[in-house]
Amino acid sequence: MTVIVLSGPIGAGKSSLTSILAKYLGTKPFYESVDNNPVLPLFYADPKKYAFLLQVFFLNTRFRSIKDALTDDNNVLDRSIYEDALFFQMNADIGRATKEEVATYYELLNNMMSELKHMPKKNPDLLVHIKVSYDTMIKRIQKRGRPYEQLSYDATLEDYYKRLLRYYKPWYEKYDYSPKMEIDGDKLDFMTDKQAREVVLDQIVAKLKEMGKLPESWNKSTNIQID
Ligand SMILES: Nc1ncnc2c1ncn2[C@@H]1O[C@H](COP(=O)(O)OP(=O)(O)OP(=O)(O)O)[C@@H](O)[C@H]1O
Ligand SMILES: Nc1nc(=O)c2ncn([C@H]3C[C@H](O)[C@@H](CO)O3)c2[nH]1
Repeated sequence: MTVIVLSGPIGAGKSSLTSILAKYLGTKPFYESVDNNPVLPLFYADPKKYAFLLQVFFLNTRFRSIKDALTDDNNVLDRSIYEDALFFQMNADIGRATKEEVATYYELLNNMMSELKHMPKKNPDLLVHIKVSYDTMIKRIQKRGRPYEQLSYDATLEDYYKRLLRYYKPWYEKYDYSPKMEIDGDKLDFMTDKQAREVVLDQIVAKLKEMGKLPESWNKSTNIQID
C-alpha cells in the first residue's frame, strides 16, 4: 500500500500530475473539491466573510479523502491535508478571520489530525511538491481560466498569490510527515512536453525505488501495482 500526496501553490499542476502519476503507476487518484465546491466562488467574491467557511469545507473534504486514501490501496492525492493550516493561517494573518474562528479552526484541525493516528497508515509515503515561480503560477491560472482566480477579477489577488508563495517555502522546508521531493514546475512543462513528463516520472520512480516502495526491476511495461 503506497500513498503519494502532491503539494504546491494554486495552479502549480498538482491535479494534472496526479492524473498522470495515477495512470502511470496504476493507482487511484483523489482530487480536491473545486468545481463542486459551492463556497469557493463566494470566498473569492468576499474573502473576509467566507474564509472560515471555505476552510471548514476544505478541511472536511480533505479529511474524508485522506481517511479513504490511508485505509485503501495505492493512491495519489492532489493536495495534502498538511497544507490546510498554511492557507488558513495566511488568510487569518491578513485579517480574514476573527480570533474565535482561528481558535475554533485549530481545535478542529488538531482533533482531526489526532484521528489519523488511528488509521492503518498514519502518514503518506511520499510528498511530491511542485515548486513554481509567481510568473508560472499566473500563467497556469490564466490557462485553466477559473474566472474568480484571475487578476482581472480582483487586483488584490496579486498580493494574495505572492504571499502564498512566501508561505510555501518554510512550509515545505519544515514538512516532515514523510519523505519528500521537489519537482521544478517552472522548467518541467509536463503537460505539453513529453520529454519533461518522462523526466518528472523518472524522478518520482527513482525516489520510490530508493525508498523501497517499488522494486528495482520495476518499469512501466511491467505494469504492476506498487506495494
Ligand atoms: N508543468 C506544467 N506545464 C504546463 N502546463 C501545466 C503544467 N502543470 C499544469 N499545467 C496547466 O496549468 C493549469 C493548472 O494546472 P492544475 O489544475 O493541475 O493545477 P493545480 O495545482 O491542481 O491547481 P489548484 O491548486 O488550483 O487546484 C492547467 O491548465 C494545466 O493544464
Ligand atoms: N482559502 C483557501 N483555503 C484552502 O485550504 C484552499 N485550498 C484550495 N484553495 C483554493 C485555491 C484555488 O483557488 C482552488 C483550488 O486549489 O481552491 C484554498 N483556499
